[in-house]
Amino acid sequence: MNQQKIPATVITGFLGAGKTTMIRNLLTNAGGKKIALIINEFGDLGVDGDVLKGCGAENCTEDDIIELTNGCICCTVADDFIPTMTKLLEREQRPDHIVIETSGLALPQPLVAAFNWPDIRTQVTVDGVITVVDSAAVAAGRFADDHDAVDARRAEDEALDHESPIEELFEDQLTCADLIVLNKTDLIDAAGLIRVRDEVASRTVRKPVMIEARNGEVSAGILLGLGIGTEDDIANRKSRHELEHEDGAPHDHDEFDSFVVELGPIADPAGFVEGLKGIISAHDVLRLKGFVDVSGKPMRLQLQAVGSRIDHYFDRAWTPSEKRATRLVVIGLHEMDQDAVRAAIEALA
Ligand SMILES: Nc1nc2c(ncn2[C@@H]2O[C@H](COP(=O)(O)OP(=O)(O)OP(=O)(O)O)[C@@H](O)[C@H]2O)c(=O)[nH]1
Repeated sequence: MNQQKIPATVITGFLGAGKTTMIRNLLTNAGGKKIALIINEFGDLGVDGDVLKGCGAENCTEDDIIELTNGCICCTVADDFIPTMTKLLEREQRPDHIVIETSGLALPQPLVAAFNWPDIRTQVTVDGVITVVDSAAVAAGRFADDHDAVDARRAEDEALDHESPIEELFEDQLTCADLIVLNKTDLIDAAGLIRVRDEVASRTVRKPVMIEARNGEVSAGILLGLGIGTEDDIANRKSRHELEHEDGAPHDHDEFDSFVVELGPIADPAGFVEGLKGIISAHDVLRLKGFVDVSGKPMRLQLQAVGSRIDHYFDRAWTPSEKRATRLVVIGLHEMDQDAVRAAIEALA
């Protein structure tokens, strides 16, 4: 019997845009659909996987959540993604829908192109690529280069790439989108939202549909059911790297680095968070997230920093079997002085 292709939705977007938050909402409102989740994260801590495994959705149990932690999914398509999908498709009970969260630094194009692999193409189709945007970060100009500075640098060195790696990646993730979700609209006013809409629209020639959201609250009916078949159109959504390297030269993520800081219990979480804010802005840390062991508290403190905006909340009790520890993943540009950042964070403990 010719089985119906399983729809797959790719959820992408820059570091901290709200991908995991949106997926957590989706899992708890998926209308009974059996969902398989593939999560790819930059950095060696697996925070997103831990958060999503904790959301207890019946239609997406721990067995249905697969973490790809060997680097950005765009670089590990052949070694990681394809074998994972092949195994998933061999399962007796096939999912109704597959949701793939790329890392915040991944290019979605190579991942979507992988759906044209023969073993996958006959069984799965890309229902749509959804790019989540941190509207507050766009409104604050985080993705727009200081073009005067770039022009000045470029005047000295013609070979200079005219865009920062962050700006280029931001554009590539928008170029690949079938739907753009302007998230975090609670953090900007109406005038800011207009500026964000204009800025995002100016970054992609394709002008995909743009919707607004807070905390990734978008109905499953919108997110799952775009019915695009994006794998058939991926040749028209080339990334900047593909356009500049028609020879197919591989891309890399050398512009970004991450490392994990492990500490003991923290007695004063509020003071710790304040101290982190200073370190983040002094060293231009792009993203910092993880879990804090607060002295004397049975609950684990989840800490999420996007730029210097830090959220922290007790998310669940430590389990008897797990080792209590404070473990944070720090992500920044390659120029970030990792030793200085690590020492500064350790000094807060
Ligand atoms: N104020 C506000 N915060 C949000 C919203 N959506 C997400 N957040 C917060 O932003 C932080 C990052 O959210 P995540 O969902 O982890 O972002 P992500 O895109 O999965 O992050 P990476 O996987 O690291 O790229 C968390 O503290 C969220 O609670 C929103 O709409 N408004």
